[in-house]
Amino acid sequence: MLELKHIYKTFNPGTVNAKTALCDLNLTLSEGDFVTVIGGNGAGKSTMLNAVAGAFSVDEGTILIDGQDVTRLPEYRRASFIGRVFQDPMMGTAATMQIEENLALAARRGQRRGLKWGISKTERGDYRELLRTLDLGLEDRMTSKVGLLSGGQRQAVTLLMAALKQPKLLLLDEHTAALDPKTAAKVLALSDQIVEENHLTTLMVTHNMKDAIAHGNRLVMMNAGKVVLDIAGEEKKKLTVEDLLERFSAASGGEMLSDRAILS
Ligand SMILES: Nc1ncnc2c1ncn2[C@@H]1O[C@H](COP(=O)(O)OP(=O)(O)OP(=O)(O)O)[C@@H](O)[C@H]1O
Repeated sequence: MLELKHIYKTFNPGTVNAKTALCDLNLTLSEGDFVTVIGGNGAGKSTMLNAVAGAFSVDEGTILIDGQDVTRLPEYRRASFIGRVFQDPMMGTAATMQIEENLALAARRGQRRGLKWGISKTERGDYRELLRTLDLGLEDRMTSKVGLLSGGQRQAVTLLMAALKQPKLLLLDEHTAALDPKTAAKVLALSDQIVEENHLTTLMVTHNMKDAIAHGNRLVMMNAGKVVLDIAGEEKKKLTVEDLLERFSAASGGEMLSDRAILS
Protein backbone atom coordinates (compact mmCIF):
# COMPACT_ATOMS: atom_id res chain seq x y z
CA MET A 1 0.00 0.00 0.00
CA LEU A 2 2.76 2.46 0.98
CA GLU A 3 6.36 1.86 0.01
CA LEU A 4 9.19 4.17 0.98
CA LYS A 5 12.37 3.03 -0.71
CA HIS A 6 15.81 4.46 0.07
CA ILE A 7 14.52 7.93 0.90
CA TYR A 8 17.02 10.71 1.57
CA LYS A 9 16.24 14.31 2.52
CA THR A 10 18.69 17.01 3.55
CA PHE A 11 17.41 20.47 4.47
CA ASN A 12 19.54 23.50 3.55
CA PRO A 13 22.08 21.42 1.64
CA GLY A 14 25.50 22.91 1.10
CA THR A 15 25.09 25.44 3.93
CA VAL A 16 26.26 25.47 7.55
CA ASN A 17 22.67 24.67 8.47
CA ALA A 18 22.55 21.50 6.37
CA LYS A 19 20.56 18.82 8.17
CA THR A 20 20.02 15.31 6.90
CA ALA A 21 16.58 14.43 8.24
CA LEU A 22 15.98 11.20 6.30
CA CYS A 23 18.85 8.89 5.52
CA ASP A 24 18.09 5.70 3.59
CA LEU A 25 14.61 5.44 5.05
CA ASN A 26 12.80 2.24 4.08
CA LEU A 27 9.30 1.33 5.17
CA THR A 28 6.51 -0.74 3.62
CA LEU A 29 2.93 -0.69 4.87
CA SER A 30 0.39 -3.33 3.90
CA GLU A 31 -3.23 -2.43 3.31
CA GLY A 32 -4.95 -1.88 6.67
CA ASP A 33 -1.72 -1.54 8.65
CA PHE A 34 -1.99 0.86 11.58
CA VAL A 35 1.59 1.77 12.36
CA THR A 36 2.62 3.86 15.35
CA VAL A 37 5.87 5.79 14.91
CA ILE A 38 8.09 6.71 17.82
CA GLY A 39 11.61 8.11 18.18
CA GLY A 40 13.65 10.82 19.82
CA ASN A 41 13.55 14.52 18.96
CA GLY A 42 14.76 15.15 15.44
CA ALA A 43 14.62 11.45 14.48
CA GLY A 44 12.77 12.35 11.27
CA LYS A 45 9.23 11.30 12.15
CA SER A 46 7.46 14.44 10.94
CA THR A 47 9.78 14.68 7.97
CA MET A 48 8.75 11.15 6.95
CA LEU A 49 5.07 12.12 7.12
CA ASN A 50 5.79 15.32 5.17
CA ALA A 51 7.64 13.30 2.53
CA VAL A 52 4.65 10.96 2.17
CA ALA A 53 2.24 13.91 1.97
CA GLY A 54 4.46 15.65 -0.59
CA ALA A 55 5.19 18.79 1.45
CA PHE A 56 8.61 18.85 -0.26
CA SER A 57 10.39 16.72 -2.79
CA VAL A 58 12.82 14.12 -1.51
CA ASP A 59 16.45 14.12 -2.68
CA GLU A 60 16.58 10.42 -3.49
CA GLY A 61 14.37 7.39 -3.32
CA THR A 62 10.89 6.33 -4.37
CA ILE A 63 7.48 6.68 -2.77
CA LEU A 64 4.73 4.36 -3.97
CA ILE A 65 1.13 4.55 -2.83
CA ASP A 66 -1.03 1.66 -3.94
CA GLY A 67 1.59 0.79 -6.55
CA GLN A 68 1.56 4.30 -8.04
CA ASP A 69 4.83 6.21 -8.03
CA VAL A 70 3.96 9.52 -6.32
CA THR A 71 7.55 10.64 -5.69
CA ARG A 72 7.21 13.64 -8.00
CA LEU A 73 3.49 14.25 -7.48
CA PRO A 74 2.80 17.66 -5.86
CA GLU A 75 1.15 17.84 -2.45
CA TYR A 76 -2.21 19.11 -3.73
CA ARG A 77 -2.53 16.10 -6.03
CA ARG A 78 -1.72 13.65 -3.25
CA ALA A 79 -4.27 15.36 -0.98
CA SER A 80 -7.11 13.53 -2.72
CA PHE A 81 -5.93 10.20 -1.33
CA ILE A 82 -4.20 11.25 1.89
CA GLY A 83 -5.97 12.37 5.06
CA ARG A 84 -3.93 14.21 7.64
CA VAL A 85 -4.32 15.44 11.21
CA PHE A 86 -1.68 17.70 12.75
CA GLN A 87 -0.67 18.40 16.33
CA ASP A 88 -2.20 21.87 16.29
CA PRO A 89 -6.00 21.65 16.61
CA MET A 90 -6.24 24.99 14.76
CA MET A 91 -4.78 23.56 11.57
CA GLY A 92 -7.23 21.02 10.24
CA THR A 93 -10.41 23.08 10.29
CA ALA A 94 -11.54 26.56 9.26
CA ALA A 95 -12.37 28.44 12.48
CA THR A 96 -14.74 30.99 10.96
CA MET A 97 -16.81 28.38 9.17
CA GLN A 98 -19.60 26.26 10.61
CA ILE A 99 -19.09 22.61 11.53
CA GLU A 100 -21.28 21.48 8.61
CA GLU A 101 -19.48 23.80 6.20
CA ASN A 102 -16.14 22.32 7.25
CA LEU A 103 -17.47 18.81 6.63
CA ALA A 104 -18.85 19.87 3.24
CA LEU A 105 -15.46 21.32 2.32
CA ALA A 106 -13.80 18.03 3.19
CA ALA A 107 -16.41 16.10 1.21
CA ARG A 108 -15.79 18.28 -1.86
CA ARG A 109 -12.02 17.96 -1.71
CA GLY A 110 -10.57 17.02 -5.07
CA GLN A 111 -13.73 17.98 -6.95
CA ARG A 112 -13.72 20.52 -9.72
CA ARG A 113 -14.77 24.07 -8.99
CA GLY A 114 -18.03 25.34 -10.31
CA LEU A 115 -20.16 22.91 -8.34
CA LYS A 116 -23.04 24.41 -6.46
CA TRP A 117 -21.83 25.19 -2.93
CA GLY A 118 -25.09 24.64 -1.04
CA ILE A 119 -25.31 21.73 1.39
CA SER A 120 -28.17 19.41 0.47
CA LYS A 121 -30.64 17.94 2.92
CA THR A 122 -29.18 14.47 2.35
CA GLU A 123 -25.66 15.71 3.00
CA ARG A 124 -26.76 17.46 6.17
CA GLY A 125 -28.38 14.22 7.35
CA ASP A 126 -25.18 12.29 6.58
CA TYR A 127 -23.06 14.81 8.48
CA ARG A 128 -25.41 14.64 11.45
CA GLU A 129 -25.02 10.86 11.57
CA LEU A 130 -21.25 11.13 11.27
CA LEU A 131 -21.05 13.68 14.07
CA ARG A 132 -23.26 11.51 16.23
CA THR A 133 -20.61 8.75 16.09
CA LEU A 134 -18.23 11.11 17.93
CA ASP A 135 -20.56 11.12 20.91
CA LEU A 136 -19.70 14.74 21.69
CA GLY A 137 -23.13 16.24 21.03
CA LEU A 138 -21.83 18.08 17.96
CA GLU A 139 -24.70 16.77 15.85
CA ASP A 140 -26.87 19.38 17.59
CA ARG A 141 -24.39 22.20 16.90
CA MET A 142 -23.86 21.79 13.18
CA THR A 143 -24.16 25.51 12.45
CA SER A 144 -21.77 26.55 15.24
CA LYS A 145 -18.51 28.08 14.13
CA VAL A 146 -15.65 25.61 14.56
CA GLY A 147 -13.62 28.33 16.31
CA LEU A 148 -15.97 27.98 19.29
CA LEU A 149 -15.07 24.32 19.86
CA SER A 150 -12.48 23.00 22.32
CA GLY A 151 -9.17 21.65 21.06
CA GLY A 152 -10.35 18.05 21.52
CA GLN A 153 -13.64 18.69 19.73
CA ARG A 154 -11.75 20.30 16.86
CA GLN A 155 -9.37 17.35 16.55
CA ALA A 156 -12.37 15.02 16.55
CA VAL A 157 -13.97 16.99 13.69
CA THR A 158 -10.62 17.08 11.85
CA LEU A 159 -10.40 13.29 12.15
CA LEU A 160 -13.88 12.92 10.68
CA MET A 161 -12.93 15.27 7.85
CA ALA A 162 -9.69 13.42 7.18
CA ALA A 163 -11.53 10.10 6.92
CA LEU A 164 -14.55 11.39 5.03
CA LYS A 165 -13.26 10.67 1.53
CA GLN A 166 -11.94 7.23 2.49
CA PRO A 167 -8.29 8.16 1.95
CA LYS A 168 -5.82 5.46 0.97
CA LEU A 169 -3.63 6.71 3.80
CA LEU A 170 -4.26 8.49 7.08
CA LEU A 171 -1.37 10.45 8.60
CA LEU A 172 -1.66 11.39 12.27
CA ASP A 173 1.19 13.65 13.37
CA GLU A 174 1.18 13.82 17.18
CA HIS A 175 -2.46 14.76 16.85
CA THR A 176 -3.17 14.42 20.57
CA ALA A 177 0.01 16.06 21.92
CA ALA A 178 -1.62 19.45 22.48
CA LEU A 179 -4.59 18.02 24.37
CA ASP A 180 -5.01 17.34 28.09
CA PRO A 181 -4.55 13.64 28.98
CA LYS A 182 -8.27 12.86 29.29
CA THR A 183 -9.18 14.52 26.00
CA ALA A 184 -6.13 12.95 24.33
CA ALA A 185 -7.32 9.49 25.41
CA LYS A 186 -10.77 10.20 24.00
CA VAL A 187 -9.41 11.44 20.66
CA LEU A 188 -7.13 8.38 20.47
CA ALA A 189 -10.04 6.04 21.10
CA LEU A 190 -11.91 7.87 18.39
CA SER A 191 -8.96 7.50 16.04
CA ASP A 192 -8.99 3.73 16.65
CA GLN A 193 -12.71 3.66 15.89
CA ILE A 194 -12.43 5.70 12.69
CA VAL A 195 -9.42 3.71 11.45
CA GLU A 196 -11.20 0.43 12.09
CA GLU A 197 -14.57 1.40 10.65
CA ASN A 198 -13.01 2.78 7.47
CA HIS A 199 -10.22 0.16 7.23
CA LEU A 200 -7.69 2.95 6.86
CA THR A 201 -3.99 2.34 6.40
CA THR A 202 -2.53 4.64 9.03
CA LEU A 203 0.76 6.13 10.21
CA MET A 204 0.54 7.71 13.67
CA VAL A 205 3.47 9.63 15.13
CA THR A 206 3.46 9.87 18.91
CA HIS A 207 5.86 10.76 21.69
CA ASN A 208 4.01 8.59 24.12
CA MET A 209 5.46 5.08 24.32
CA LYS A 210 2.41 3.65 26.04
CA ASP A 211 0.16 4.98 23.30
CA ALA A 212 2.54 3.64 20.65
CA ILE A 213 2.28 0.19 22.22
CA ALA A 214 -1.46 0.29 22.90
CA HIS A 215 -2.57 1.44 19.45
CA GLY A 216 -2.16 -0.03 16.01
CA ASN A 217 -0.92 -3.45 14.86
CA ARG A 218 2.66 -2.40 14.29
CA LEU A 219 5.22 -0.13 15.93
CA VAL A 220 8.13 1.49 14.19
CA MET A 221 10.98 3.30 15.89
CA MET A 222 13.08 5.88 14.07
CA ASN A 223 16.54 7.18 14.79
CA ALA A 224 18.76 9.45 12.69
CA GLY A 225 16.37 9.46 9.74
CA LYS A 226 15.74 5.77 9.39
CA VAL A 227 13.70 2.93 10.86
CA VAL A 228 15.67 1.09 13.53
CA LEU A 229 12.93 -1.11 15.00
CA ASP A 230 9.81 -2.62 13.46
CA ILE A 231 7.63 -4.70 15.75
CA ALA A 232 4.28 -6.21 14.78
CA GLY A 233 1.52 -8.62 15.76
CA GLU A 234 1.84 -10.76 18.88
CA GLU A 235 5.30 -9.44 19.61
CA LYS A 236 3.94 -5.91 19.75
CA LYS A 237 1.05 -6.91 21.98
CA LYS A 238 3.48 -8.23 24.59
CA LEU A 239 5.76 -5.18 24.51
CA THR A 240 6.39 -3.08 27.60
CA VAL A 241 7.88 0.41 27.78
CA GLU A 242 11.01 -1.12 29.39
CA ASP A 243 11.42 -3.58 26.47
CA LEU A 244 11.07 -0.75 24.05
CA LEU A 245 13.70 1.40 25.77
CA GLU A 246 16.11 -1.51 25.87
CA ARG A 247 15.54 -2.43 22.25
CA PHE A 248 15.83 1.16 21.13
CA SER A 249 19.14 1.52 22.91
CA ALA A 250 20.45 -1.71 21.36
CA ALA A 251 19.24 -0.77 17.89
CA SER A 252 20.67 2.74 17.96
CA GLY A 253 24.12 2.03 19.33
CA GLY A 254 23.50 2.77 22.98
CA GLU A 255 21.70 6.04 22.40
CA MET A 256 18.95 6.98 24.81
CA LEU A 257 15.56 8.31 23.88
CA SER A 258 14.81 11.93 24.69
CA ASP A 259 13.37 12.67 28.14
CA ARG A 260 10.10 13.69 26.56
CA ALA A 261 9.56 10.23 25.13
CA ILE A 262 10.60 8.41 28.29
CA LEU A 263 8.58 10.51 30.67
CA SER A 264 5.33 10.46 28.72
N1 LIG B 1 11.92 22.55 7.09
C1 LIG B 1 13.05 22.23 7.73
N2 LIG B 1 14.17 22.97 7.55
C2 LIG B 1 15.32 22.63 8.17
N3 LIG B 1 15.47 21.59 8.99
C3 LIG B 1 14.39 20.82 9.21
C4 LIG B 1 13.11 21.11 8.60
N4 LIG B 1 12.23 20.16 9.01
C5 LIG B 1 12.90 19.35 9.85
N5 LIG B 1 14.19 19.73 9.96
C6 LIG B 1 15.24 19.06 10.75
O1 LIG B 1 15.23 17.70 10.40
C7 LIG B 1 15.41 16.87 11.55
C8 LIG B 1 14.23 15.92 11.68
O2 LIG B 1 13.10 16.69 12.07
P1 LIG B 1 11.66 16.07 12.32
O3 LIG B 1 10.75 17.20 12.64
O4 LIG B 1 11.30 15.18 11.21
O5 LIG B 1 11.92 15.18 13.60
P2 LIG B 1 10.87 14.46 14.55
O6 LIG B 1 11.32 13.07 14.70
O7 LIG B 1 9.50 14.69 14.07
O8 LIG B 1 11.17 15.25 15.88
P3 LIG B 1 10.22 15.80 17.03
O9 LIG B 1 9.85 14.61 17.79
O10 LIG B 1 11.14 16.69 17.78
O11 LIG B 1 9.07 16.50 16.38
C9 LIG B 1 15.56 17.83 12.72
O12 LIG B 1 16.93 18.01 12.99
C10 LIG B 1 14.93 19.10 12.23
O13 LIG B 1 15.52 20.22 12.85
